[in-house]
Amino acid sequence: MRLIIQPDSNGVSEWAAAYIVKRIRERKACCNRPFVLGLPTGSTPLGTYKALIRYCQEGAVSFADVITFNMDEYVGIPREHPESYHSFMWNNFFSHIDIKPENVNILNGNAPDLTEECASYEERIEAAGGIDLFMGGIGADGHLAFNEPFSSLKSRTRVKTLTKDTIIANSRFFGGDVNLVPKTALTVGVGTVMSAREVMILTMGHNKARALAEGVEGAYNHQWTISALQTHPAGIIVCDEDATDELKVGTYKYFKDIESANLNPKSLLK
Ligand SMILES: N[C@@H]1[C@@H](O)[C@H](O)[C@@H](COP(=O)(O)O)O[C@@H]1O
Repeated sequence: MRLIIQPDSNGVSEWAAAYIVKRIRERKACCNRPFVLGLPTGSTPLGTYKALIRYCQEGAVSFADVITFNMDEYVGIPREHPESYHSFMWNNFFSHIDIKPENVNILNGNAPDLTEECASYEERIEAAGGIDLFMGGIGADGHLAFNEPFSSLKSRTRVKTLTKDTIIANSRFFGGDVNLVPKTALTVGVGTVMSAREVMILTMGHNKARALAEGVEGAYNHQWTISALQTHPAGIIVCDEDATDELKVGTYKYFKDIESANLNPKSLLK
């Protein structure tokens, strides 16, 4: 696993965006095959989306040959609801780039048969050739997508009941009213994310420090689903200084040293 420690949240966003641009450009230069990108919602990726929009509008990257799969979606709120993950993705990203709408895949939390919707999502990922790069965030309890603690590390896309902690955390998007937050969601599984050829997790802020330490230094364990990244052959975490607060000094120094030549986002796009 790589751990890229950036000075602040802006550094995280710029590094992650540059990494995605690099990968999309490499694919375009090498082969006539779409790049398949897994994407999250949440406050963490917002800066990355802004930076990607900037790259696209400057003509530095095109999403015309990119297929996306989002991680998750609430069950039972209308697609047009301002807090649905459909709305989030179109408002914050897709409407501002040159992606083809037919290449955007987001789980349908209003499907008549949710189990069938989840199974067909896995099939659609496979039909697209699998995910090249899955970007994600984590919750304070280390959850990846909506894979709450004690989710199977081999889980696939399914319906998941949200924990009280997640409902409280996400109530900030619903006017602070926990009763308005959906109680269930559709989510890709930990195994779905780990099947991607590369996984890049972003995390920032002191409130994610314990999750980061458990994910990097803790045991491979279903309590902290982020720890599944330890067994991925190409896993990267990009974090800010605040998120490193619970890491051992030696761990912090190790990653600062080994990644010292790779920390500048510009170095990725040379
Ligand atoms: N399902 C999402 C996760 O994908 C996200 O990582 C997490 C953290 O959100 P934030 O980035 O706002 O802290 O929130 C939700 O639970």
